[in-house]
Amino acid sequence: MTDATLAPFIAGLPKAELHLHIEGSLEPELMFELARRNRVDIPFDSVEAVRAAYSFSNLQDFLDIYYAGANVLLTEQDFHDLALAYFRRSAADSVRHAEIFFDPQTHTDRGVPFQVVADGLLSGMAAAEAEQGVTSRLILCFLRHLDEDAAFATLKMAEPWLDRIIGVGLDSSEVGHPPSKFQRVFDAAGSLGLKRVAHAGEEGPPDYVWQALDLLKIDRMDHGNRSMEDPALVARLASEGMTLTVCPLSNHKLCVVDDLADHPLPSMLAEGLHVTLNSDDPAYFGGYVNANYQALADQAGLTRDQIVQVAVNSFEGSFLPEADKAARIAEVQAYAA
Ligand SMILES: Nc1ncnc2[nH]cnc12
Ligand SMILES: [Zn+2]
Repeated sequence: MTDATLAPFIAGLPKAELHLHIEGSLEPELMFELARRNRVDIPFDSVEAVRAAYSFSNLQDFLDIYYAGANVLLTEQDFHDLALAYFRRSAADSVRHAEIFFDPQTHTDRGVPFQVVADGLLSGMAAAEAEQGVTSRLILCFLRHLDEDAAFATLKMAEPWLDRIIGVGLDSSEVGHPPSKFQRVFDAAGSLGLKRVAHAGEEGPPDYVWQALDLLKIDRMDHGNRSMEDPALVARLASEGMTLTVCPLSNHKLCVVDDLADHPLPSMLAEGLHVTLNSDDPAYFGGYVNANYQALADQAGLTRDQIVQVAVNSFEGSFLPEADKAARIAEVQAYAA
Protein backbone atom coordinates (compact mmCIF):
# COMPACT_ATOMS: atom_id res chain seq x y z
CA MET A 1 0.00 0.00 0.00
CA THR A 2 1.26 3.48 -0.83
CA ASP A 3 2.28 5.73 2.04
CA ALA A 4 -0.45 8.44 2.03
CA THR A 5 2.08 11.07 3.13
CA LEU A 6 4.02 10.66 -0.11
CA ALA A 7 1.58 12.71 -2.22
CA PRO A 8 2.05 15.96 -0.28
CA PHE A 9 5.77 15.19 0.01
CA ILE A 10 6.11 14.82 -3.78
CA ALA A 11 3.95 17.92 -4.34
CA GLY A 12 6.31 20.20 -2.42
CA LEU A 13 9.61 18.51 -3.33
CA PRO A 14 11.87 20.89 -5.31
CA LYS A 15 12.76 19.25 -8.60
CA ALA A 16 14.06 19.83 -12.12
CA GLU A 17 12.43 18.55 -15.27
CA LEU A 18 14.92 17.44 -17.94
CA HIS A 19 12.75 15.69 -20.53
CA LEU A 20 9.87 17.79 -21.76
CA HIS A 21 8.87 18.47 -25.36
CA ILE A 22 7.28 21.90 -25.28
CA GLU A 23 5.01 20.95 -28.20
CA GLY A 24 3.88 18.00 -26.07
CA SER A 25 2.61 20.37 -23.38
CA LEU A 26 -0.07 21.79 -25.72
CA GLU A 27 -3.26 21.12 -23.77
CA PRO A 28 -6.46 20.62 -25.83
CA GLU A 29 -7.95 23.84 -24.39
CA LEU A 30 -5.01 25.91 -25.70
CA MET A 31 -5.09 23.94 -28.98
CA PHE A 32 -8.71 25.08 -29.47
CA GLU A 33 -7.94 28.66 -28.46
CA LEU A 34 -5.03 28.88 -30.93
CA ALA A 35 -7.05 27.18 -33.69
CA ARG A 36 -9.73 29.86 -33.26
CA ARG A 37 -7.21 32.72 -32.97
CA ASN A 38 -5.27 31.61 -36.07
CA ARG A 39 -8.27 30.29 -38.06
CA VAL A 40 -6.69 26.84 -38.38
CA ASP A 41 -8.99 23.84 -38.88
CA ILE A 42 -8.52 20.97 -36.46
CA PRO A 43 -10.22 17.61 -36.95
CA PHE A 44 -12.01 17.68 -33.57
CA ASP A 45 -15.34 19.14 -32.36
CA SER A 46 -14.47 19.50 -28.70
CA VAL A 47 -11.76 19.31 -26.07
CA GLU A 48 -13.28 15.99 -24.95
CA ALA A 49 -12.99 14.61 -28.50
CA VAL A 50 -9.30 15.58 -28.57
CA ARG A 51 -8.64 13.80 -25.27
CA ALA A 52 -10.59 10.74 -26.44
CA ALA A 53 -8.26 10.49 -29.46
CA TYR A 54 -5.21 10.13 -27.21
CA SER A 55 -4.96 6.37 -27.23
CA PHE A 56 -1.74 5.04 -28.71
CA SER A 57 -0.28 1.60 -29.40
CA ASN A 58 3.26 2.79 -30.08
CA LEU A 59 5.48 5.86 -30.52
CA GLN A 60 4.51 6.46 -34.17
CA ASP A 61 0.76 6.49 -33.36
CA PHE A 62 1.44 9.27 -30.90
CA LEU A 63 3.83 11.21 -33.15
CA ASP A 64 1.22 11.41 -35.94
CA ILE A 65 -1.23 13.16 -33.59
CA TYR A 66 1.46 15.26 -31.90
CA TYR A 67 2.73 16.74 -35.19
CA ALA A 68 -0.88 17.43 -36.30
CA GLY A 69 -1.56 19.24 -33.00
CA ALA A 70 1.44 21.51 -33.56
CA ASN A 71 -0.24 22.96 -36.69
CA VAL A 72 -2.11 25.52 -34.56
CA LEU A 73 1.20 27.13 -33.49
CA LEU A 74 1.93 29.99 -35.88
CA THR A 75 2.98 33.22 -34.17
CA GLU A 76 5.57 34.32 -31.63
CA GLN A 77 2.69 34.94 -29.21
CA ASP A 78 1.53 31.31 -29.66
CA PHE A 79 4.97 29.96 -28.68
CA HIS A 80 5.18 32.43 -25.79
CA ASP A 81 1.74 31.32 -24.51
CA LEU A 82 2.65 27.64 -24.91
CA ALA A 83 5.84 28.00 -22.89
CA LEU A 84 4.29 30.16 -20.17
CA ALA A 85 1.40 27.70 -19.75
CA TYR A 86 3.88 24.84 -19.26
CA PHE A 87 5.94 26.75 -16.68
CA ARG A 88 2.85 27.82 -14.70
CA ARG A 89 1.71 24.22 -14.59
CA SER A 90 5.12 22.85 -13.67
CA ALA A 91 5.76 25.53 -11.02
CA ALA A 92 2.62 24.15 -9.34
CA ASP A 93 4.51 20.82 -9.22
CA SER A 94 7.47 22.51 -7.45
CA VAL A 95 9.61 22.42 -10.59
CA ARG A 96 12.39 24.96 -10.01
CA HIS A 97 14.31 24.41 -13.25
CA ALA A 98 13.42 22.87 -16.61
CA GLU A 99 15.45 22.04 -19.70
CA ILE A 100 12.91 21.91 -22.49
CA PHE A 101 13.06 20.41 -25.98
CA PHE A 102 11.70 22.06 -29.06
CA ASP A 103 11.37 20.61 -32.57
CA PRO A 104 12.12 23.49 -34.97
CA GLN A 105 11.67 21.34 -38.10
CA THR A 106 8.04 20.67 -37.17
CA HIS A 107 7.46 24.39 -37.62
CA THR A 108 9.97 25.53 -40.24
CA ASP A 109 8.77 22.74 -42.59
CA ARG A 110 5.29 24.34 -42.55
CA GLY A 111 6.62 27.82 -43.18
CA VAL A 112 6.91 29.16 -39.63
CA PRO A 113 10.28 30.92 -39.38
CA PHE A 114 12.86 29.64 -36.86
CA GLN A 115 12.94 33.16 -35.40
CA VAL A 116 9.21 33.04 -34.54
CA VAL A 117 9.62 29.73 -32.71
CA ALA A 118 12.82 30.56 -30.85
CA ASP A 119 11.94 34.13 -29.85
CA GLY A 120 8.42 33.11 -28.79
CA LEU A 121 9.71 30.30 -26.57
CA LEU A 122 12.54 32.42 -25.12
CA SER A 123 10.13 35.24 -24.23
CA GLY A 124 7.77 32.73 -22.58
CA MET A 125 10.71 31.32 -20.61
CA ALA A 126 11.77 34.82 -19.47
CA ALA A 127 8.19 35.68 -18.46
CA ALA A 128 7.96 32.43 -16.49
CA GLU A 129 11.20 33.13 -14.65
CA ALA A 130 9.95 36.61 -13.70
CA GLU A 131 6.50 35.35 -12.67
CA GLN A 132 7.24 31.91 -11.15
CA GLY A 133 10.97 31.98 -10.43
CA VAL A 134 11.46 28.86 -12.58
CA THR A 135 14.75 28.88 -14.49
CA SER A 136 15.04 27.14 -17.82
CA ARG A 137 17.19 26.21 -20.79
CA LEU A 138 16.31 25.36 -24.37
CA ILE A 139 17.41 22.20 -26.24
CA LEU A 140 17.04 22.05 -30.01
CA CYS A 141 15.98 18.58 -31.18
CA PHE A 142 16.63 17.20 -34.63
CA LEU A 143 13.84 15.02 -36.02
CA ARG A 144 15.48 11.67 -36.71
CA HIS A 145 12.95 10.60 -39.37
CA LEU A 146 14.35 13.45 -41.51
CA ASP A 147 17.81 13.34 -43.07
CA GLU A 148 21.24 14.56 -42.03
CA ASP A 149 21.15 17.52 -44.46
CA ALA A 150 17.93 18.77 -42.88
CA ALA A 151 19.54 18.53 -39.43
CA PHE A 152 22.58 20.51 -40.65
CA ALA A 153 20.28 23.14 -42.20
CA THR A 154 18.46 23.47 -38.87
CA LEU A 155 21.72 23.89 -36.96
CA LYS A 156 22.73 26.60 -39.43
CA MET A 157 19.38 28.37 -39.02
CA ALA A 158 19.86 28.32 -35.25
CA GLU A 159 23.27 30.04 -35.38
CA PRO A 160 22.10 33.51 -34.26
CA TRP A 161 20.39 31.94 -31.20
CA LEU A 162 23.14 29.57 -30.09
CA ASP A 163 24.03 31.73 -27.10
CA ARG A 164 20.48 31.02 -25.84
CA ILE A 165 20.34 27.31 -26.69
CA ILE A 166 22.13 24.98 -24.27
CA GLY A 167 22.26 21.90 -26.45
CA VAL A 168 20.96 19.64 -29.17
CA GLY A 169 18.82 16.52 -28.90
CA LEU A 170 17.47 13.77 -31.14
CA ASP A 171 13.82 12.73 -31.13
CA SER A 172 10.91 11.40 -33.23
CA SER A 173 10.63 7.88 -34.75
CA GLU A 174 13.48 5.84 -33.28
CA VAL A 175 13.47 2.42 -34.93
CA GLY A 176 15.13 2.55 -38.36
CA HIS A 177 16.82 5.88 -37.56
CA PRO A 178 19.92 4.97 -35.55
CA PRO A 179 22.10 7.58 -33.86
CA SER A 180 24.86 6.88 -36.44
CA LYS A 181 22.76 8.82 -39.00
CA PHE A 182 23.45 12.01 -37.00
CA GLN A 183 27.06 11.50 -35.92
CA ARG A 184 28.43 14.33 -38.07
CA VAL A 185 25.82 16.89 -37.06
CA PHE A 186 26.34 16.01 -33.38
CA ASP A 187 30.11 16.45 -33.88
CA ALA A 188 29.42 19.88 -35.37
CA ALA A 189 27.13 20.79 -32.48
CA GLY A 190 29.80 19.68 -29.99
CA SER A 191 32.38 21.87 -31.75
CA LEU A 192 30.03 24.82 -31.31
CA GLY A 193 30.09 24.21 -27.55
CA LEU A 194 26.58 22.74 -27.37
CA LYS A 195 25.61 19.95 -24.97
CA ARG A 196 24.40 16.74 -26.58
CA VAL A 197 21.46 14.55 -25.56
CA ALA A 198 19.52 11.92 -27.49
CA HIS A 199 16.45 9.73 -27.15
CA ALA A 200 17.74 6.16 -27.19
CA GLY A 201 16.42 2.80 -26.06
CA GLU A 202 12.81 3.98 -25.89
CA GLU A 203 11.70 1.56 -28.63
CA GLY A 204 15.14 1.07 -30.20
CA PRO A 205 17.58 -1.70 -29.21
CA PRO A 206 20.53 -1.45 -26.77
CA ASP A 207 22.81 -0.98 -29.80
CA TYR A 208 21.25 2.46 -30.33
CA VAL A 209 22.18 3.37 -26.75
CA TRP A 210 25.79 2.30 -27.37
CA GLN A 211 25.78 4.43 -30.53
CA ALA A 212 24.40 7.43 -28.66
CA LEU A 213 27.29 7.11 -26.18
CA ASP A 214 30.11 6.28 -28.59
CA LEU A 215 29.11 8.13 -31.78
CA LEU A 216 27.01 11.06 -30.56
CA LYS A 217 29.06 11.51 -27.35
CA ILE A 218 25.98 12.42 -25.37
CA ASP A 219 26.07 14.27 -22.05
CA ARG A 220 22.69 12.85 -21.03
CA MET A 221 20.43 10.01 -22.20
CA ASP A 222 16.71 10.40 -22.85
CA HIS A 223 14.68 7.30 -21.84
CA GLY A 224 17.28 4.53 -22.07
CA ASN A 225 14.80 1.85 -20.95
CA ARG A 226 16.10 -0.89 -23.22
CA SER A 227 19.64 -0.47 -21.83
CA MET A 228 18.44 -2.84 -19.12
CA GLU A 229 18.58 -5.71 -21.64
CA ASP A 230 22.40 -5.44 -21.79
CA PRO A 231 24.36 -5.84 -18.52
CA ALA A 232 27.60 -4.46 -20.06
CA LEU A 233 25.71 -1.34 -21.12
CA VAL A 234 24.19 -0.92 -17.67
CA ALA A 235 27.69 -1.17 -16.18
CA ARG A 236 28.98 1.45 -18.64
CA LEU A 237 26.13 3.88 -17.86
CA ALA A 238 26.66 3.40 -14.12
CA SER A 239 30.43 3.85 -14.27
CA GLU A 240 30.11 7.02 -16.34
CA GLY A 241 27.44 8.43 -14.02
CA MET A 242 25.25 9.03 -17.08
CA THR A 243 21.95 10.71 -16.26
CA LEU A 244 18.87 9.04 -17.74
CA THR A 245 15.66 11.04 -18.20
CA VAL A 246 12.96 8.45 -17.62
CA CYS A 247 9.27 9.04 -18.38
CA PRO A 248 6.95 6.39 -16.90
CA LEU A 249 3.52 7.73 -17.95
CA SER A 250 4.86 8.15 -21.49
CA ASN A 251 6.25 4.61 -21.41
CA HIS A 252 2.87 3.28 -20.34
CA LYS A 253 0.83 5.31 -22.87
CA LEU A 254 3.17 4.29 -25.72
CA CYS A 255 3.19 0.62 -24.65
CA VAL A 256 6.94 0.65 -23.93
CA VAL A 257 5.89 -0.96 -20.62
CA ASP A 258 2.64 -2.92 -20.23
CA ASP A 259 2.22 -2.29 -16.53
CA LEU A 260 3.73 0.48 -14.38
CA ALA A 261 4.20 -2.11 -11.64
CA ASP A 262 6.93 -3.54 -13.90
CA HIS A 263 8.53 -0.22 -14.79
CA PRO A 264 12.35 -0.54 -14.86
CA LEU A 265 13.08 2.60 -12.80
CA PRO A 266 13.46 0.79 -9.43
CA SER A 267 15.89 -1.70 -11.03
CA MET A 268 17.76 1.16 -12.68
CA LEU A 269 18.21 2.80 -9.27
CA ALA A 270 19.32 -0.52 -7.79
CA GLU A 271 21.96 -0.81 -10.55
CA GLY A 272 23.34 2.60 -9.58
CA LEU A 273 22.02 4.46 -12.64
CA HIS A 274 21.45 8.20 -12.27
CA VAL A 275 17.77 8.25 -13.17
CA THR A 276 15.39 11.20 -13.17
CA LEU A 277 11.60 11.38 -13.58
CA ASN A 278 9.98 13.49 -16.25
CA SER A 279 6.72 13.98 -18.14
CA ASP A 280 7.86 13.90 -21.83
CA ASP A 281 4.58 15.11 -23.41
CA PRO A 282 2.28 15.78 -20.46
CA ALA A 283 -0.72 17.04 -22.44
CA TYR A 284 -0.81 13.73 -24.32
CA PHE A 285 0.19 11.28 -21.60
CA GLY A 286 -2.12 12.33 -18.79
CA GLY A 287 0.17 13.97 -16.27
CA TYR A 288 2.91 16.44 -15.41
CA VAL A 289 6.07 15.57 -13.53
CA ASN A 290 4.50 14.94 -10.11
CA ALA A 291 2.03 12.49 -11.63
CA ASN A 292 5.06 10.54 -12.86
CA TYR A 293 6.61 10.43 -9.37
CA GLN A 294 3.24 9.49 -7.87
CA ALA A 295 2.53 6.75 -10.43
CA LEU A 296 5.77 4.98 -9.52
CA ALA A 297 5.17 5.48 -5.80
CA ASP A 298 1.70 3.96 -6.15
CA GLN A 299 2.41 1.23 -8.64
CA ALA A 300 6.11 0.37 -8.45
CA GLY A 301 6.62 0.95 -4.71
CA LEU A 302 9.04 3.87 -5.04
CA THR A 303 10.06 4.84 -1.50
CA ARG A 304 10.53 8.28 0.05
CA ASP A 305 14.33 7.88 -0.03
CA GLN A 306 14.25 6.85 -3.67
CA ILE A 307 12.03 9.85 -4.49
CA VAL A 308 14.54 12.19 -2.82
CA GLN A 309 17.40 10.52 -4.75
CA VAL A 310 15.55 11.08 -8.04
CA ALA A 311 15.01 14.78 -7.22
CA VAL A 312 18.70 15.18 -6.32
CA ASN A 313 19.61 13.45 -9.61
CA SER A 314 17.39 15.90 -11.51
CA PHE A 315 19.56 18.85 -10.45
CA GLU A 316 22.81 16.88 -10.59
CA GLY A 317 22.04 15.83 -14.18
CA SER A 318 20.99 19.31 -15.28
CA PHE A 319 23.16 21.69 -17.30
CA LEU A 320 23.16 24.30 -14.54
CA PRO A 321 26.55 25.65 -13.36
CA GLU A 322 28.02 23.52 -10.54
CA ALA A 323 27.39 26.16 -7.84
CA ASP A 324 23.70 26.40 -8.81
CA LYS A 325 23.38 22.62 -8.81
CA ALA A 326 24.83 22.44 -5.30
CA ALA A 327 22.48 25.18 -4.03
CA ARG A 328 19.44 23.44 -5.45
CA ILE A 329 20.47 20.02 -4.17
CA ALA A 330 20.86 21.61 -0.73
CA GLU A 331 17.25 22.83 -1.08
CA VAL A 332 16.07 19.28 -1.80
CA GLN A 333 17.99 17.95 1.19
CA ALA A 334 16.64 20.66 3.49
CA TYR A 335 13.10 19.90 2.34
CA ALA A 336 13.57 16.17 2.94
CA ALA A 337 15.25 16.54 6.35
N1 LIG B 1 8.63 10.20 -26.42
C1 LIG B 1 9.12 10.68 -27.56
N2 LIG B 1 10.00 9.95 -28.27
C2 LIG B 1 10.49 10.39 -29.42
N3 LIG B 1 10.17 11.56 -29.94
C3 LIG B 1 9.30 12.34 -29.28
N4 LIG B 1 8.81 13.55 -29.58
C4 LIG B 1 7.97 13.89 -28.59
N5 LIG B 1 7.89 12.92 -27.68
C5 LIG B 1 8.74 11.93 -28.08
ZN1 LIG C 1 10.80 12.56 -25.35
